[in-house]
Parts: sequence; structure tokens; C-alpha cells
Amino acid sequence: MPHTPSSTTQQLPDAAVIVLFGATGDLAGRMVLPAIVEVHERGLMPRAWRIIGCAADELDDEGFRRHVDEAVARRGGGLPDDWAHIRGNVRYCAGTFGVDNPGRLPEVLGEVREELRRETGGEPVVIHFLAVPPVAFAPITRGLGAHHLADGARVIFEKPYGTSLESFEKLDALVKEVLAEEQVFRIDHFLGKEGVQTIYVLRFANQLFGSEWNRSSIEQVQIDVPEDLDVANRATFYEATGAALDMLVTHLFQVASQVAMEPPMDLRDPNSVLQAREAVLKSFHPLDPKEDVVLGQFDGYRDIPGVPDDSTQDTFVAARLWVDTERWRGVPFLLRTGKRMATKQQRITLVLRPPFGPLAHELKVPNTVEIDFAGEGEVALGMTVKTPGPDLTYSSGRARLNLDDVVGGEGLSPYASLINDALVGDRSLFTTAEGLRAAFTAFAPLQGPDRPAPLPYPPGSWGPEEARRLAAPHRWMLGE
Ligand SMILES: NC(=O)C1=CN([C@@H]2O[C@H](COP(=O)(O)OP(=O)(O)OC[C@H]3O[C@@H](n4cnc5c(N)ncnc54)[C@H](OP(=O)(O)O)[C@@H]3O)[C@@H](O)[C@H]2O)C=CC1
Ligand SMILES: O=C1O[C@H](COP(=O)(O)O)[C@@H](O)[C@H](O)[C@H]1O
Repeated sequence: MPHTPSSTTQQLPDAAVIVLFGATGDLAGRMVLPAIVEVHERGLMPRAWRIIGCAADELDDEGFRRHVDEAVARRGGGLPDDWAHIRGNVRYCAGTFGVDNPGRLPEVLGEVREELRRETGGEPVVIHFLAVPPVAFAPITRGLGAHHLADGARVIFEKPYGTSLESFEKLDALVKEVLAEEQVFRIDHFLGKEGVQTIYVLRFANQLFGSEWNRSSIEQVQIDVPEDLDVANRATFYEATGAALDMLVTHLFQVASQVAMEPPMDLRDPNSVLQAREAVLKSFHPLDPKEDVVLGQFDGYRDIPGVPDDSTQDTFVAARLWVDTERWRGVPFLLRTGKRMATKQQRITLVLRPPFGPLAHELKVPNTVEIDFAGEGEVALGMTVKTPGPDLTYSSGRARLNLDDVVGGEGLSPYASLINDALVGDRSLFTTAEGLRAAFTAFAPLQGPDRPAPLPYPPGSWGPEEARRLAAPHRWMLGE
């Protein structure tokens, strides 16, 4: 099994340097920097390590360290005991890095590598983490190649890796000119969530689930990620991206592939897991934008500074995806996400078919297998039981297992989990070019002339009413 502590610590390098592009951005501050510190606190960082932040802001090392102090403090739980010492591991290079403007990065990286060589006697692993908008991937990658900073390094690309099939192909071609596939770590942090990782084990280690994981037993798969979050603090990025590109072709498709994949040959072989998950993406039927997609835009989105008055960007998407495999033919995968919705939740629901036999027509609520993948993760069963009492009547009940209650376990946050994987060179929870090509191919019709106009919805709601149609004959299991 990938990700066991023994397998990760065995392959941990003695020294590593993480070069963080977009170091002053939202993602870096909220997720990446706290995650690096979490990996350190969990004893999963190499013996010697450094971070080099890169962004346009004119900061010096100490200015960036203060930025990191604040980011780490904001996560809650206080600063690590050895913080005064480890903040000294942090350096900064100001400027927009590229072919014509390497700035101080080659020099600072050279210094840091030399320090780490002296400290450990070995060559440090270099990880470039591109926590930048997609438009910046190509110039930074070219710059890494031109200044020989990619040699032997690993490069983590944020999502979305491309913004359409065409831009994906261009980026892929460029990346292949500079990097070998083993150097490329295309991140999708939903794959790093404990609740998503547990799907393999739930399914392959429990006959109860494994034997029913198919169209004979499952009527619908719902993958529902409502968010109450606003986008005002990232309006420029969001207006250029929208919900479907930000969340659907990326996170929701990847979670769908995790549910839909065929069993890998060997669960302990990261490559085998990777290939099995990514292979099923090729069976995703291209979306039918007219029949199977509803877009929405929350009321007030156009009032956000930076958003044009006539914006048609989507802040909500619901889609019915068909997976053309023997296992799933005819089972809709219902995917939904949006901003400013009623609540923040992340849930996979397998909606089970009604039973055969004497109670076949009695059940009003379908039985379900539910996997919550927000936070620490939870597995639940929605089942029909006899209503306690003298009469033979039926009720729907729920049994829950919070993954944090599993004895001996201590979950990692998604970015910590994936940074740990990148440090040890385990690519099983990263995406492949073939998988993303297939994802963008299935998504492409939504970027063409048949893209539906986004329907308005009130903030704090479950999105446009029209989205209910997709879940028929049931309803979206969350909300409403
Ligand atoms: N924020 C989130 O919750 C998540 C974001 N992501 C992904 O992370 C990436 C970054 O998003 P986010 O942090 O929200 O965006 P922000 O706009 O907050 O930050 C982007 C960072 O990238 C830098 N940057 C912007 N344009 C360029 C450019 N052309 N060249 C070099 N650097 C540039 C900015 O630096 P400067 O201001 O100095 O130019 C800034 O430091 C996106 O691809 C997004 O999809 C993924 C998961 C979650
Ligand atoms: O990648 C993204 O993910 C976040 C949701 O991530 P989570 O870790 O909070 O579940 C989403 O809000 C953001 O728009 C998107 O870019």
C-alpha cells in the first residue's frame, strides 16, 4: 500500500529544498506553507531542508519569514516549538521568474544546495512547487529549463494544468521538452484527502463493498462539493477560471476516477495505482452540455471589484457524467459544486438500488454508502432498519465512522500528504498527462458553443433549481 509511514520514511532523502513559486499567493499562504510545517512537525521532512519563496513582491528574507510566520500562525494550533530555529530555513527571491529574468534564484538555489551538501554530505532533492495561476506555468517551466534549474529536480504543477484541451496539449509539449515524466508531479489536492484515499481500502479490503461496487447494486454516484466560500479575494483568478474549470474537470473528475477505477494489479505499487485510476478517465463520455450540465452564477457576483458587469462566468456547476465501462454503464455520476452555496461539505454518495424481495417497494429513501472527504474524513452507511416499537415499520438510519477515530491513525492534511509523497518520489496520487488529456476531452463540449448560460441563484442556496432535474429520480442527497 502506498503512503504507509514505513514506505515513506525509508525513501526520504537526507536533504531537500522546496522552491515555492507564487509564495505570497492565497494557495501558498493558506495551504502550502502550513503543510510544509505540518510535514516537519510530523517528522516527515528530510534531516536538512530549506524553502525558497519566489514572487513579485519586493521582500527580503526576513520580510518573507514574517509572511510565513503569519501564514503558519493562521492555521491555528500555534507555531512549532522549534519555530525560531526552522524559520531560518526560509529564503526569498523577489521578481517574476522566467527565461529573461532569472533574478537571484540561480544564485540563491546554488548557495542553499551547497549548505545542504555541507550539512548532509549528499545531494539535496530539489522540488519546484508552481503555486501560480495556469498562465504562469509555461514561462516558469521555460525559465527552469533555460537556467538549468530543472536538472534532476521534481516539479509540482498546481491545477488546472491547462485551461482547455488545446492549452493542455501546448503545456504538455513544453513540459516534455524540459522535464522527463518522472520529474513531473501534477497536483490535485483532492487526491491527497484522507477520505478520498480511503476509497481504495474500503473497496478492496471489504467484500461487503467490493462485491457491490458496480452498476448492479449502485444506481447513482453523487460527488457533491458545495462551498459557502466567496471569491472576492481572488476575483481576477476566479473570473478567468470559473467553477467548471476550477473544480469540475480537476477535482471532481479525479474523485470520480478514484470511485470508478478498475482494481489495480498491485495496490502496493504506486505506478499500478496511478495507471488504474488514470485509465478510467479515458472512459468518461464527453459531457452533453445541453442535457447533462447546469451552470449557475450567484447573485452579486458581478458586483465584486474586478468582475465585469456583464460577466457570464460560472460560480456553480452541476453535471451528469457517464462512465463508459462494463462496471458503470448506465450509472450517472452526478457532480456538483459552487461558491456562496448553503454550506461547505464534500461528500461521495453511492445511491444503492432498491432491494429485491418482500421489501422491494416499501423503501421510500434509498440506502447509501457515504464517504465524507472534508477534514479528517468519514465513512457512513445510510440503511433501512425496523423502527423500534411494536409495529413492523421501517426507518432510515445512519452509522458513521470518523477516520480520526481509527486507532493508530493520525491523518495528514491533503497538501502535507502530497508534499510528503513528492519528497519520497511517490507519484501515485498525482495525475498523468494521459489522464488529464482524457479529462479535458470529456470536458471540451462545455467550452464550445453549446455551453449553457449560467442561471442566477441566491447566495446561501443550493444553486439553480434546474440542477435538481439531473438527480432524478432521486434528489441531491446533500441539502434540500
Ligand atoms: N487558492 C486556493 O484555494 C487554491 C488554488 N489552487 C491553484 O493554485 C494556483 C494559484 O492560486 P492562488 O494562490 O489562489 O492565486 P493568487 O492569485 O492568490 O496567487 C498567485 C501567486 O502567483 C503569482 N503569480 C501570478 N501571476 C503570475 C505570473 N504570471 N508569473 C509568476 N507568478 C505569478 C502571484 O505573485 P505576484 O502577486 O507576486 O505576481 C501570487 O504569488 C492556481 O492555479 C489555483 O488553481 C489550487 C487549490 C486551491
Ligand atoms: O482548488 C481549489 O480547491 C478549493 C477547495 O479546497 P479545500 O481543500 O478547501 O477542499 C476551492 O475552494 C478553490 O476554489 C479551488 O481553486
